[in-house]
Amino acid sequence: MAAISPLSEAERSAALQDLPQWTYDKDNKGIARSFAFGNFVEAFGFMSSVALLAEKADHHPEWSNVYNRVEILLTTHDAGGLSERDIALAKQIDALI
Ligand SMILES: C[C@H](O)[C@H](O)[C@H]1CNC2=NC(N)=NC(=O)C2=N1
Repeated sequence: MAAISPLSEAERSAALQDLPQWTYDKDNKGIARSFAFGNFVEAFGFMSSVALLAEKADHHPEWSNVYNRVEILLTTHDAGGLSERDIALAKQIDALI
């Protein structure tokens, strides 16, 4: 996919207004959110849904799973930081919950 510019600080603040559960991770230049489910099967089902969204968007999360918890970090390597693609995927992920 073609290169894309990272969001400015002002654009980031504006975008995060719509994503109150996500926090900007300065070190990783991305946005992060933790999810907790009732058990592993629910967590993994959620991850499967996210994986389908990610593949469709050709935009993939950095994530980890421990039993019922899923940690997601969204950043755009092609932009060297946070981009509109991360914001769009975060909104799609939130819509699953
Ligand atoms: C070649 C391929 O389209 C790119 O590597 C895509 C794939 N998935 C991606 N995912 C994320 N999170 N950031 C990217 O820059 C990115 N780039």
